[in-house]
Amino acid sequence: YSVARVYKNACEERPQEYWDYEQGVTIDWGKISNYEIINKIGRGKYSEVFSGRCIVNNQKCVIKVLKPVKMKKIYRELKILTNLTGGPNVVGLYDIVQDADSKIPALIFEEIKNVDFRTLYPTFKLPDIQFYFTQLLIALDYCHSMGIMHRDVKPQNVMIDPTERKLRLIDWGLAEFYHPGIDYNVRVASRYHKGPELLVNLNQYDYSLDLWSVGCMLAAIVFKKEPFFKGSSNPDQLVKIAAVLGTKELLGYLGKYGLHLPSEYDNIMRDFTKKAWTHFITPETKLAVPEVVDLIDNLLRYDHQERLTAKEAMDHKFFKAKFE
Ligand SMILES: CN1CCn2c1nc1c(Br)c(Br)c(Br)c(Br)c12
Ligand code: NA
Repeated sequence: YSVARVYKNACEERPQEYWDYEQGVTIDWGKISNYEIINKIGRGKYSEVFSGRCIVNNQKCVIKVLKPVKMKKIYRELKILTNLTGGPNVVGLYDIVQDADSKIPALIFEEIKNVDFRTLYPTFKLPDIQFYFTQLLIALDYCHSMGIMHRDVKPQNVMIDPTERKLRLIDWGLAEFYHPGIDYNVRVASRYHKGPELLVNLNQYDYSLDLWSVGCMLAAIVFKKEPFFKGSSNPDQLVKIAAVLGTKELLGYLGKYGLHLPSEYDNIMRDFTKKAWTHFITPETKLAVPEVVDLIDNLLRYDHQERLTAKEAMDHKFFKAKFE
């Protein structure tokens, strides 16, 4: 049994229609004819993404055409986006339109001139990491304060325009409202960024899941190992985590919550000793200063209740330090 340390009543404190998407959402649909597609920029399990233009104001935009999934999931994303749009570093939702015949919704977003993380992150110096991770934590503290967990934090969902030094958290398709005591689906997030709670079927997780993912992103940059935990499957993902955080420590975490290692680990989990973070410091890892390593150590914790919250992480000494 587990309850969030912060913002546990964020939804209960708001009117039911704020979080109850099951009743459907009232959408004032825009006109799809106001938008034209320029070209495809991405595709995922649940959507296809295009760069577009609003012909009314000649503004560039991003058009996310949802694939026909359960209306309940579409309502959830729409409700969350309308609740959060306008919030700090949350991708701006301009319009919601419906394809005339297919009736499939398309979401119209602000365009961010994103530079792919595989190109951008290797250029980061410590001040850039301080700046962009502060912006990411601001977005997460905001959505958590609004009773929403993102559940898919990863570099592909953090748009960064380095020219304008603009960061936006995108793709709220897996996001969910947090209610204490609810058993959530553990099949969320993307493998390399899945928290241990998802891999051991601890269903009563909370906002702290997102901070594990932030820790994975930060460790990958600081220790120059992208992704930091690279599992070949979900079970192997936990093995890769245990190889760093230790097997004995994993069993202690499971014991605290009355859980056992699921049977799929019997033949693959080995007895790993916990590694010191210095194990990952080499002459190449110039960014691995003590302050950022301490921040990583306080994010990459098995026990979600031990992890720093987004607010606590923002106040960590790493962000106060002066680096040239
Ligand atoms: C695959 N790529 C590259 C850029 N970019 C991609 N997907 C995006 C989504 Br969804 C949104 Br919403 C925004 Br805004 C941008 Br920009 C996006
Ligand atoms: Na999105």
